[in-house]
Amino acid sequence: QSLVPKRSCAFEVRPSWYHRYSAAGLVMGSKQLCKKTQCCVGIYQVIDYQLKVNTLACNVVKKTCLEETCDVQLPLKSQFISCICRTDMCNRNISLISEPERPPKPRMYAAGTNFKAALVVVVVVVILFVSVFIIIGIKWRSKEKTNTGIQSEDVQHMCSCQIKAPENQITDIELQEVLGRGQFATVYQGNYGRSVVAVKVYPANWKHRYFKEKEVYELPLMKHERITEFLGTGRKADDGSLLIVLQYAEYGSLHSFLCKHTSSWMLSMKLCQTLSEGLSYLHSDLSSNDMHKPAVAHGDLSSSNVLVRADGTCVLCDFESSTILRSCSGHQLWQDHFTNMQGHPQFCTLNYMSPEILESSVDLRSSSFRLQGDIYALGLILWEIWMRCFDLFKGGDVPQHLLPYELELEANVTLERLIFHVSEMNRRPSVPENWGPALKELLTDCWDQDTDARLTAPCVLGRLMSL
Ligand SMILES: Nc1ncnc2c1ncn2[C@@H]1O[C@H](COP(=O)(O)OP(=O)(O)OP(=O)(O)O)[C@@H](O)[C@H]1O
Repeated sequence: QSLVPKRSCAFEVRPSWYHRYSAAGLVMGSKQLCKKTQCCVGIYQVIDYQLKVNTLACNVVKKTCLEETCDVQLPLKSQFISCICRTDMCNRNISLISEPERPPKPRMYAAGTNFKAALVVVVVVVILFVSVFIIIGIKWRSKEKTNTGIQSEDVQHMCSCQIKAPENQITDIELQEVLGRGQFATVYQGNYGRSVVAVKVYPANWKHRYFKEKEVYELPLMKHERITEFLGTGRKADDGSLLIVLQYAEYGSLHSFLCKHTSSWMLSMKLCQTLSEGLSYLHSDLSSNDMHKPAVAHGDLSSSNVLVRADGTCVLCDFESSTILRSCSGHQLWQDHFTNMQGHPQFCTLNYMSPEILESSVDLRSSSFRLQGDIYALGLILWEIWMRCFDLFKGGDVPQHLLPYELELEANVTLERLIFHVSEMNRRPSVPENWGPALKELLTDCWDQDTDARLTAPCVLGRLMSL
């Protein structure tokens, strides 16, 4: 018998989701006694700054909950917000945090409150003292190093991920036809010397996007055969647009490749493996020859952000939404590139957004959810590739290429419909029966609702190799 005390959560779900949430524990009217979790979940919809209950129940996804109460930020516009908390009925008592100031949480004052307040003051004072000592210590040590011949710039460079490759300024480039247009930039085919290149042109008013992408390409050890090669940067003389010059991928995006071509099992596997190799490398944190490449989460992985080269290999591109998971001198410095107030990536392709990011139910300080979000998207892209493999549709027609969920939710999927379908109903693209258990299992292990159950990129690669 389990020794874990049971958690009581407020219970209120729509009839169509009753089955899923009621399976998480005994329901008694508007209360639920959780079976396997210590966490309650609360999902609310914000309509005209008013909160409307969407789902209150025991948390069915295996996740740790650190917060005792359900504190959420009020989003600017109509959106879903959610919290996971760990005290009895905490999902019913939601407290709003309005930016930029966090109002004091409503508390039940009881005996001992004064003592607690005094304790907090003591702890704060101690922390302040310790911080001052640490700062003095660091200053003293860096002074000592300067005295012993190490310059202050060297001290900065000891944090190896700050070392940048020397910048290659490209001037003599000729732009030709448009290869693709994104939300911020236009990608042209171009000539650079005698090579054909791709040139991503950012209007001057999107320079912050340009700098984000450039920063990722310029990380040490980013040169890899599965990542689009970065050749340099430039600026257009006439209007000041900013240029990122890249290796040209002959087949363009994987999305356009799949729209135009079906493929054999061997070619499909080559696409899948090289894509997983690229992601595995991007996610890796590695050091070599005094250089350090931090792990990078792509943040907007989709078949439009994977390119196909003439030899049928995939390379990753478009790092505007990426997060560099820096770890210098033992400190974790997350370079948070993409979240708005609710943690929804602002400019990502909706269809590939994982359930936890759709629901905003993840801890934004955690790096792992960003990597796990990429794995969810990877699963969807593997499915897209196999859906165009004629060897997997023997004796039948290969379906036209569709984006994930395009069949179920039509072309212009909205955030609300996607949350309902992917997160609430836990639906995924359908996998044909004749594909067999190994492919199905691999996809399921990539797009699992439970983020911790998802594979890592090297594991996906290992599974693909064993197929
Ligand atoms: N190196 C390349 N070689 C060939 N085609 C490319 C290359 N880079 C980009 N493209 C084409 O341009 C399209 C847009 O590229 P990219 O995703 O980098 O631009 P973006 O403005 O960041 O778009 P998004 O709106 O997806 O963020 C790609 O989908 C692809 O079709």
